[in-house]
Amino acid sequence: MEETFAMLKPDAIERGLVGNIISRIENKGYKIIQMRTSHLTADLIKEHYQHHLGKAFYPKLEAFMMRDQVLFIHLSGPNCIEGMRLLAGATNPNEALPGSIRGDFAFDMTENLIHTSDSPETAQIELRRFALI
Ligand SMILES: Nc1ncnc2c1ncn2[C@@H]1O[C@H](COP(=O)(O)OP(=O)(O)OP(=O)(O)O)[C@@H](O)[C@H]1O
Repeated sequence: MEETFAMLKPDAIERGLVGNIISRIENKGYKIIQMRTSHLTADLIKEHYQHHLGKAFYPKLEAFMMRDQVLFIHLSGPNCIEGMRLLAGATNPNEALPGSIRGDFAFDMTENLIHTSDSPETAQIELRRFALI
């Protein structure tokens, strides 16, 4: 069974969308293995978003990710890596389709509610990075 990592970002917590998003994950049929809230450090954000380091929007992204708690989710299900990317919707919420989490609830490029791993290798790295395995 495939496993993946998801993280609900500070805007999901602040806007009270945690229950709604978790319901979507469960309604799809995926199984929650573990969840934990945490406050991200600047170092962890740097590691997680190393592909964006140095870009103009990085300071805004870092401040956003440290603004409030995040929720780590370890989950499993058939084809759940691709399935979670589809549930989340496009990175730019203005291009995310209605029915997806970002398409239904977000319009800001930075504050887009959820992160999900994009490959089996990344899922394992991220589950370890955030101490879920
Ligand atoms: N041009 C941008 N302006 C502002 N924020 C951005 C921009 N591009 C990406 N981000 C932020 O950085 C995060 C990571 O970007 P990435 O390109 O890895 O997209 P993603 O894989 O859809 O998102 P995530 O990694 O959060 O799942 C985005 O989710 C968003 O919060």
